[in-house]
Order: sequence, then structure tokens, then C-alpha cells
Amino acid sequence: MSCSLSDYPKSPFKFDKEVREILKAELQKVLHDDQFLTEIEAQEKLNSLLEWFCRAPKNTFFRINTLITDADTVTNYIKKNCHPTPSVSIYPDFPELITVSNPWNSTKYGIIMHSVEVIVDATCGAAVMRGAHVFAPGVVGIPHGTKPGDFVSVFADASKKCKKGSTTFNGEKVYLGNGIIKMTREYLFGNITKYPSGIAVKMTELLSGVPILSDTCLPKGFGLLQNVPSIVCIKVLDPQPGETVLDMCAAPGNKTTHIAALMKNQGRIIALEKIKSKIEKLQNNCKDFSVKNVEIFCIDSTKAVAEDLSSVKINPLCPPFPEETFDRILLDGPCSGLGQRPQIFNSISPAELRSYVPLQRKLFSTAVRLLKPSGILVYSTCTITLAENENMVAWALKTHSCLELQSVPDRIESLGLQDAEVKYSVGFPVEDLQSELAKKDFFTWARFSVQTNMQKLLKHSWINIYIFSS
Ligand SMILES: C[S@@+](CC[C@H](N)C(=O)[O-])C[C@H]1O[C@@H](n2cnc3c(N)ncnc32)[C@H](O)[C@@H]1O
Repeated sequence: MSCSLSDYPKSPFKFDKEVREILKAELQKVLHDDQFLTEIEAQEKLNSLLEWFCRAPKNTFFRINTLITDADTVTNYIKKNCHPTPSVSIYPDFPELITVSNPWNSTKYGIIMHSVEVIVDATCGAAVMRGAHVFAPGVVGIPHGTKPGDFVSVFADASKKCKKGSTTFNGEKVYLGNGIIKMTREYLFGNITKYPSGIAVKMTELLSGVPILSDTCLPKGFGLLQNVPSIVCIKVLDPQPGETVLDMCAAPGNKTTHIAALMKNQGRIIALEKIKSKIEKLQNNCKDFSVKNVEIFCIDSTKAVAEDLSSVKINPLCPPFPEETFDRILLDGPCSGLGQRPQIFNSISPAELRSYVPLQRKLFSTAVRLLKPSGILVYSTCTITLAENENMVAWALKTHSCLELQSVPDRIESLGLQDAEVKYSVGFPVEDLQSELAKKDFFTWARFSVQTNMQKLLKHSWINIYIFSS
């Protein structure tokens, strides 16, 4: 049987009509040519947005760790270690970025399924859609009798109903592609080891059409898979050697390591993270990426300002910090994450969807207090809601009169990144933005991936970036 992209699911929100209603209501607040959408128009736009959530971006991006290597070296590794060999683009003006893509279009004709099915969980499925192999912890179902070397088709459980260790699964599933089994069922689900690890299915063909590769095709610390908007986020933060920079919500540290590279390991980075269990990964990432100028603290960043100056330890720089300590601050905080794709199964509740704004505001106000005069604060989210993006900007400008919104498109232009597949659209004009200042400056907000009319669906993952100066 042949399968094509049109067989992908149409929405990742399986159970929650209310979440769709919230998103639709938000779409109806967006002005298009000075007019609001009708309910039918909003529904159409929502449908294309939901479908877009389920698709993988077409290109794969690596960020090169310029502290220890360069784009040419990494290109050679990728060409040598990834099969089939992908095409690689490098950008002289953007030395830490390479784009990796398939030289052929495998999505056009579909691919032929094998009769033996392996089922993986939704998280593993999303990684496979983006070019990863199947690792042992992600497998939930595999038939009896399969042996290493067998050709199989890989499916993702799209409704979280497949029980770990199943032999067959007839629930809702998404076809991802084909591969070769590397592990026995006994190793995966028997008593041989409690925590099986390593590649369980080596993928050979992907329906999503992206090249098959993973971080492991490079020596440790040479680079990582990172979406281009996340890379741009730190480019526009533009940290300089010798500065004091705060990364307020740092784990797992993908952006911290980029900040260190741009600072050439000179100056100080303070990386804060609230969740203790994420600190080890953050530390290991910094170590693997040869970061020498970071100090990591496990604290709630909303409490990072010293209210009592007698508790301040200036040297070493430890939290809580005095006001106006940092030259640049990155606030890449918790958000509803709806722009991360592909999403196979999303169980976010309406309450959770609404829960982020109060915390984001607290973190933002802390950041403003910690920023030096003339400092730069970058606020970024990987979600699409107006509440966490445009409305946050309006609130921030109204609440913190010391702030000025800078233009992300201008900054991108001044950094010479125009040729490097950096595509963005400006923010939305929104009905209930109260601040005249915000209205005036709305063209300076950058949303990546989706055009202002939300119809032209581009290939990158979503991130919204807002730059403020004080
Ligand atoms: C979007 S992730 C950050 C990703 C990171 N910037 C990167 O690029 O690798 C948000 C992080 O903020 C952490 N976080 C949530 N609330 C926090 C708080 N109050 N203080 C500090 N960190 C917090 C979360 O645990 C999570 O690791």
C-alpha cells in the first residue's frame, strides 16, 4: 500500500473542542485589511493552522558550535555519515548555520508500506518525522517474531492508547516511514534490561521527506539540530564578548551555548533554571559545547532580584542580583508551545493554555528590573497565541514605560541575515490592544513561519521574537 502526506492527521488536538474554540476566537480578533474575519473565515484559517501543526518543517537546520569547529568541517561529517547523502547549504554571512535537505522530493509520490508494523509514542514519532531514527524508549508496540534486519513500517500512536509492549495496534495511528529493525522484542520489553537504549529501528525512508540524520552524526559539541528562528533569536540578542548576560529560563541550554559562542567565551553568562532535574542536562550541554563563561543556578527567576541589598554577593555574581545588573537578557520562558511542530498528539487543556500569561508577566517584570539602562531584552515564545505574544508586548509597553520596542526585521537586516532562509512576518494588529504605542510599533514584532494572513504556510517552526531596549 502506498501512503502520502495527505494521510497525515488534520489536527493534533484530539479531545478538546474548547482549545480549538479559544484559537478560533483569537483569530477573530486579528484585523485583516482593517476588517475582522467572519466565523467561517476564522474556521477555515484555523483548519489550515491545525493541519500545519501536524506537518514537519521541510528543511533541517544545524547550528554549528563556532567555539570549536566551522560549517565546512560539519558539512563534511554530515555528507560522510548520513545515508542517503543530503544536500547541505552554508551561508558565509551566518557562519553558525547550515541547512540540510533531501536532494529529491520523496513526499511527492508517497512510499510503499511494509506489512510488519512498529508503533512508537507521539514524542518519538515527532522526532522521526523530523529525521531521527527510532530509539528504544520510544517503541510501544512490535509484533512477536520480528528480528534484527527485518524491514518494518513505523507508525506513531496518535491517541496515546497503545499499551507499552503491545504486539498489534488498531487505534488511531500515523504512518511515518520505513526502516530496519535493530533490536529484538525481548530486548525492548523483556527482562534483559530495565532501560533499553540505542537505535531500535534504523529509518530508511520518511514520509515527511526530510533527510534522515541526528545529532549523533557529528562529534559531541560540534553542533546541534536547532530551528532557524531559535538561532535568529540569539543573533538578534547579539551578545558581545565581555558583557554580562542573563539567560533567565535556560534549560536545556540550546540558546545558552549559542550565547557563549557569540561572546567567544569572554564575559559572563548567568543561566537560571527552576527545575532541578533539568540542571544536569544544561550543565552537560555547556560542557559538551566547551562553554567556559557560564554560571548555572537552580532558582525561580521570578525571585532573581535582590529586595534587600545586604543579601547581595557581587563577586561571585550569585542570585538574587541587584537591579540593573545585566547588559542583555534573554527571556525564553515557559509558554504553551503550540508553534513546535510536528505535533502528533497534543492534550493541552484550556486551563493550561491560559495559565502561562501571569508567569510570563512576572518573569518579564523581573527581567526589566535586572536590565541595565540601554540594555537589550529579548522575549521569545514558541507559541502562536495572541495572549502570549502581541498582547504581552502591549502589556509590557504599557507597564514599563522605560522600554522601547526595537524592530526585529531591521535587526535581522543589519546583521546581514537576509540570504540565510530567514523568513518572518510581522505581528498581528489585534482588536483589544490598548496601548497606542503598541499599535504604532506593531510592525516591529517578528513572527516566524506563518504570514500575517495565516494562510501561506511556510516551512520553519514557529518562534516569536521581541526586542526591547531600556
Ligand atoms: C522554553 S524552555 C527554555 C529553552 C531554552 N532557552 C533553550 O533554548 O534550550 C523554558 C524553561 O524555563 C524553565 N522555567 C519555567 N519557569 C521558570 C522560572 N520561574 N524560573 C526559571 N526557569 C523556569 C522551564 O523549566 C524550561 O526549562
